Amino acid sequence: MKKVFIYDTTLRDGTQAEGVSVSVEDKLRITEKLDDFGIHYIEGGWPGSNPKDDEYFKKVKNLRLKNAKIAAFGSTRRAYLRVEDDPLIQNLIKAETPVITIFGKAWDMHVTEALKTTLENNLEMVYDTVRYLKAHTDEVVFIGEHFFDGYKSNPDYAYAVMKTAQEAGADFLVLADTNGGTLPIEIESIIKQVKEKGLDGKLGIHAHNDSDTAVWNSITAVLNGAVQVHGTINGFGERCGNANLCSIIPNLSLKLGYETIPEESIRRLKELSNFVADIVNLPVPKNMPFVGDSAFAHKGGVHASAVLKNPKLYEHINPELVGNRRKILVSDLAGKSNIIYKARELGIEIDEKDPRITELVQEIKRLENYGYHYEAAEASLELLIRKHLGMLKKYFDLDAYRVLIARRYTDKEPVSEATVRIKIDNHYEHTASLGYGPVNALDRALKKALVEIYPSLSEVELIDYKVRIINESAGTAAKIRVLVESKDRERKWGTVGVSDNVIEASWQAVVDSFIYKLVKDGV
Ligand SMILES: CC(=O)SCCNC(=O)CCNC(=O)[C@H](O)C(C)(C)COP(=O)(O)OP(=O)(O)OC[C@H]1O[C@@H](n2cnc3c(N)ncnc32)[C@H](O)[C@@H]1OP(=O)(O)O
Ligand SMILES: CC(=O)C(=O)O
Repeated sequence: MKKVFIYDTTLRDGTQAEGVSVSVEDKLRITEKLDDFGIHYIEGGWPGSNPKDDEYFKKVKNLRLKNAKIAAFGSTRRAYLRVEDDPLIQNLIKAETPVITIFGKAWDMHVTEALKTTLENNLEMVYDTVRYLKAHTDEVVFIGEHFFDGYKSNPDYAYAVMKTAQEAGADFLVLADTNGGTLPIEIESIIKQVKEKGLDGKLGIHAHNDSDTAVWNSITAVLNGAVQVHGTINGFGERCGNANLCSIIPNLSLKLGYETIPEESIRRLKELSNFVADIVNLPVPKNMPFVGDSAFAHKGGVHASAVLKNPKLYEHINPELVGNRRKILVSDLAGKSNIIYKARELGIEIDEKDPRITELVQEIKRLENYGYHYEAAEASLELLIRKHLGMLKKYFDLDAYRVLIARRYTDKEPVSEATVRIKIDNHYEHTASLGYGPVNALDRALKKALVEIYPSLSEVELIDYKVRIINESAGTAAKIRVLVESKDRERKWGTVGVSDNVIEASWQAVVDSFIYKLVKDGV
C-alpha cells in the first residue's frame, strides 16, 4: 500500500482564517490530539512572528509525541540579508524542531512585484536558505508558493525554483496553489510536465480552496505521485480555506487504497473534526462531507425507504468508518419509512403494517405546514409518536396559566410573574413564580406545581431558547415557533411549540420538555 504523509497546517494556515484566534494552550491541545490520531507532520506556527508562536515552540518540546514531527514555518531569507543575519531564519533554528518548512516564491511576478528583487536573487535566496537550514535540522520542507500560477506564467522559472530547492537538499518539494484558482485537470498536466522535465524529488501538494477544488486538487496530485499532502482539519484557513484533511484522508484511505493515518483513527475522524471546531470556535457546517452532522442524514421519504432496505442505496460509505452516524429525519418530506426508522431508533416497538403510521405521517405533514419543525425538536417528535400510538401517559392537565409583565416607574427592569393551575388526578395545584422573563417565570411556576409529585423534574434546566417568526410577511399575525433546549444530568433534548402568541408557543415547548423528562425517567 502506498504511503502518503499527512501534513497538518491547522495551527499555522488554519489560524490565518478570518475570526480564528487560538491560545498557546489551545495549540498544544490540538497538537496532542493530532499526534494521537497519527498525523505525520504538524506545522505549529511561525517562530518570531508573534509571542504566542514563540511560547508554543518552547512548550511543544515538552510534549511526549508518539507519531508527529513538529514543523516550524517561515520564508526564504530576506532579499537583502544573508541567512546568518536574517532574524526570521535564526528564529526558525531557535525553535529547535525536527522539521523546518519554508516557502519561496515560484511565480516570477511575485518575485519582481512583492519581493522587489531579481529572478536570479530569488533563486539564490531559495538555495541559501534550504542549504543553511538543512545543516541545522533533520528535514526541510520547501513550499513553492504560487507554484501553479507561476508555472502558467513562466514554466521554466517555476521549475527552476523547485529544482534549486531540490539541489540545495530539500526533503520535500511542495507545489502550492496559493491563490486556489487551479483546477484538477491543470494540476495533473503540470505535475506530469515537471516530472518529465526532471523534478524527481519527493513531491507534496498545498492547495487552497478558492475554486472549491482543494480536496480534489490534492488527491489529483497524489494520484500523480505526490507523497505529502498539506491541509487543515475542517478545511479552514486563509480566505476560502485550505484543503480539508477530513475529506482527503478518507478519500485516500477508504476509496483509493493509500495508507494515511491508522484505520482506527479514521473511525474517529468526526471526533477530531468536532474537537478542533470547538477549540477554534468555528462550527463544522452540517453538510460537510464525511464529518458533518448531515453527511449521512436522510430526509426525503424515498431515501429513507431505500436506506431501510440497504443503506448503500443512498450512502457512499458506511458512516461508522469515519465515526459519523446515519440519521433519518422526520419532516413534511417524510414517508412511512422515516417514521418507522425513527420510532425504532427511539426504542418504540412499531409494526410496519400498522395503519396508524400513515395517519401519523399525515399529522406530521399537517403540523410542519402549520409551523412545527421536528428536526431540531426530536423530543417533541417522540412525544407525538408515542401519543399517536397510545403510548403516552397523561401526567397532568392544564387548567390555566397567566403571565404578567409589569414595569413600574421605579423598576429598573420589567418584572415577570406567572401563575399556573394544573390538575393531577383529581387534585389541583396552583402556583406562582417570578422569573427573569416570562418564559423563565412560566418554567418556574410549572416546575413548582409538579415537583412534589414528580421530583426528578427539579433536574431539568432550560439551556437554550430560540424564537423564530414563521410567515414574516404576515407581520403581527405571523406564527411564532419556539425551540427550547433542556438538559438534566445525563442528556440534552429539544422541544418545539408554535402559536400566534409567543407565550403560548413557549408554554408548549416547556410542557413538552417536562413530559419528555418523565417519559425518559420511566415515570
Ligand atoms: C502564502 C502564505 O500563507 S505565507 C504565510 C503568511 N503568514 C503570515 O504572514 C503570518 C505571519 N507573518 C508575520 O508575522 C509577519 O508578516 C512577518 C513577521 C513574517 C514579517 O513581518 P514584517 O517584517 O513586518 O513584514 P510584512 O509582513 O509587512 O511584509 C512581509 C515581508 O516578507 C517578504 N516576503 C514575503 N515572502 C517572502 C519570501 N518567500 N521570502 C522572503 N521574504 C518574503 C515581503 O517582501 C515583505 O518584505 P518587505 O517588508 O521587505 O517588503
Ligand atoms: C505557503 C502557503 O501557505 C501557500 O503557499 O499557500
